[in-house]
Amino acid sequence: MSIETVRVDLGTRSYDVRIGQGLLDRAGAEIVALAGKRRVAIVTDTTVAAAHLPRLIASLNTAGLQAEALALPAGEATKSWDRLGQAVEWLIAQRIERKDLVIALGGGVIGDLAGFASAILRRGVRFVQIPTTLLAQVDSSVGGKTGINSPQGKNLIGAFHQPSLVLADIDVLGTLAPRDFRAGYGEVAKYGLLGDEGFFEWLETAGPVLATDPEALQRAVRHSVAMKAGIVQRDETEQGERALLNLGHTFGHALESATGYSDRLLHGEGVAIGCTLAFELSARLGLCSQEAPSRVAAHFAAMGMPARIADIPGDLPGDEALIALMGQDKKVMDGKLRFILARGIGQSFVTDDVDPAALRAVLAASRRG
Ligand SMILES: NC(=O)c1ccc[n+]([C@@H]2O[C@H](COP(=O)([O-])OP(=O)(O)OC[C@H]3O[C@@H](n4cnc5c(N)ncnc54)[C@H](O)[C@@H]3O)[C@@H](O)[C@H]2O)c1
Ligand SMILES: O=C(O)C(=O)C[C@@H](O)[C@H](O)[C@H](O)COP(=O)(O)O
Ligand SMILES: [Zn+2]
Repeated sequence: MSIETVRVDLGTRSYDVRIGQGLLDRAGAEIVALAGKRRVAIVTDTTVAAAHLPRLIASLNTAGLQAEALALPAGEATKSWDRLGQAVEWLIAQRIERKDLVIALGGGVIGDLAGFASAILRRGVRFVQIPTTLLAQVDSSVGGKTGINSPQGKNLIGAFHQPSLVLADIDVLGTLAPRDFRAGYGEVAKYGLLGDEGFFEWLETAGPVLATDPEALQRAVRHSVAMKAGIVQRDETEQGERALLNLGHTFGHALESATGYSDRLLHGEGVAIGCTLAFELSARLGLCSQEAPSRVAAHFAAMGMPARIADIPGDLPGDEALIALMGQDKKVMDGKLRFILARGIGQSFVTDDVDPAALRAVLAASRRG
């Protein structure tokens, strides 16, 4: 299979997303044109470093680039002020200058944190995303949302800062834990649910074989990236259409905060539960048929993913506390919650016209399982 390129066309901030096999070993050759003879600093996590960092450094060295690396602890808790401070101070200690290059090698946690560090270091240095999870390849490495979490809510501290290049090597997904692969799948399915019923239909068959079929996997990554690139090109800073990429996230982010950004609930799992809730709310409000949420929940269950609040292990705060957490969502306007709802699979839209009683009813039903 050949390497494919999706261009994200944003004027002076345009960049390529390169997708295919063997890209990690080609990284030096892909990056050298951007880097020139400038310095390269890699931010990664300890799990990814053990599996893939030596090959990246070897590839950079072969292209004549010297690289230093910082490996942070793996996991969502790393998207914190403390780890951001550690990364920025390390980059300063490395004397990374404005024209140098930061490489984010890892999943969405590392991409979001290293991207934010790059946005604020010397008021902005360039960075390259080398996403190593399915979630990061289909979603977080593209579009320039960077940031960290606050105890009050997900991604509440951050900046838009577009990468200069994205290298998505689908081979590196082979070392992912099955649960992390499945969590990333939550974002893949989201694309079909928000805007492409044909893609969702294809996933209903192809989803279960993605992890073992490189051709299907590359197609899923390419299609997801192309959908995201299109939306980001039309609405880079989420003034309108980009909010559709938030399908399921008003619920999912509140559940992630409620579970302490821990491995009780991974981001992509929260998205799967949140997408199911968004369709259940849509059906309850009479916007779509009851078949739609049933089909969404059945697909996530077939993928071995959680689809209900009841699937989250351990205790959760009550509905009023969850709704209060949703009140910190960045889509809130004039104090009013806004949701991405749907008129059917692939037909999503943004609304603040949601009956609170309907919201409480779907939360209660999802808790019952
Ligand atoms: N910026 C955006 O647009 C955007 C979009 C979606 C999600 N996100 C963010 O992304 C984060 C979730 O990202 P994630 O699911 O990639 O989580 P993650 O970065 O924590 O990675 C999941 C786990 O997989 C491990 N891992 C990564 N690559 C591996 C590999 N190739 N082999 C073996 N292990 C590997 C990591 O060490 C980690 O333990 C959340 O914080 C979410 O908010 C951001
Ligand atoms: O790129 C976007 O826009 C998204 O909403 C993609 C989401 O999958 C991602 O989780 C994003 O970080 C959520 O954005 P937020 O603005 O709600 O924090
Ligand atoms: Zn997401």
